[in-house]
Amino acid sequence: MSKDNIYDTPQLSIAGFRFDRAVASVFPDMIKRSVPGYETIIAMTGTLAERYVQSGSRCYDLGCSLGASTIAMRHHIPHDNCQIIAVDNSEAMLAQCREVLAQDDGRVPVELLFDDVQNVEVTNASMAVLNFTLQFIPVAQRSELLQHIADGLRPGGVLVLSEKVAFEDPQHQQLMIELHHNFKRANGYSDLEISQKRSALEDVLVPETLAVHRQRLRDAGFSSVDVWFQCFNFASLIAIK
Ligand SMILES: C[S@@+](CC[C@H](N)C(=O)[O-])C[C@H]1O[C@@H](n2cnc3c(N)ncnc32)[C@H](O)[C@@H]1O
Ligand SMILES: O=C(O)C(=O)C[C@]1(C(=O)O)C=C[C@@H](O)C=C1
Repeated sequence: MSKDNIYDTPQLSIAGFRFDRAVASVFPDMIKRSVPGYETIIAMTGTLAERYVQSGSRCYDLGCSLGASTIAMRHHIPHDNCQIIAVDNSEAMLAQCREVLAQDDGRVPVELLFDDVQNVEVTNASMAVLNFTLQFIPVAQRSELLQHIADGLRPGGVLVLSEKVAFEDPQHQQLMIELHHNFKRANGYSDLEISQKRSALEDVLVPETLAVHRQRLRDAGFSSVDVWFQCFNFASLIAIK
């Protein structure tokens, strides 16, 4: 696995974060060292697939990157007549995802789509996954996307929504940011890397509070919504239709 050293030298001006070839080539290392609980969230995405995926239905991995959530679902779906649709709008990510999937021995068919998740038709679904993707969609477009997903899910279907989150209390917000940065430091990132990445993500990754996420999911028609995992400012919700 290639090491993420994208931000380890001083840059004169920091461009907005993009999922380009440089990021795709170090992505597993980057996300593991940047998101506390990432590996647990991916593993539990598989456990949730085992419980919620219905016979003859589709599963959607929206913003699939290199296919970690797809592979987790693929190995836990308890039926042989399901299909996974994995979508990403980064060509570099999808090219690598294709290679990763070629090495995977799961039997559930996977269709890879190069598209904006907002253009994808969601139908006959029993599981949809937005693992750290909604945070990159403009805030004004988030409700429409969730409504579309809710409409495409069968009754009893599930959405897993994992996000970097914000907090209303400024003191708690500051504490969570500092603890997250400590986590990154403990994983080998320097202060320069942390601060340059933070600038690159400014206005690109826009976190919202858990209260906003809960309300939006309820408004979209999910009947049961709550957090199942949180570590510092990273959380994952289960929303059941
Ligand atoms: C943090 S990564 C997701 C990680 C992945 N779900 C996982 O669990 O390993 C965010 C991904 O969403 C993709 N993405 C961001 N906005 C998108 C959009 N509007 N449509 C499709 N993909 C998008 C990015 O290209 C990137 O690969
Ligand atoms: O907040 C950070 O520093 C992050 O790196 C978070 C995050 C994410 O949550 O998606 C941002 C971009 C990369 O895709 C990997 C992780």
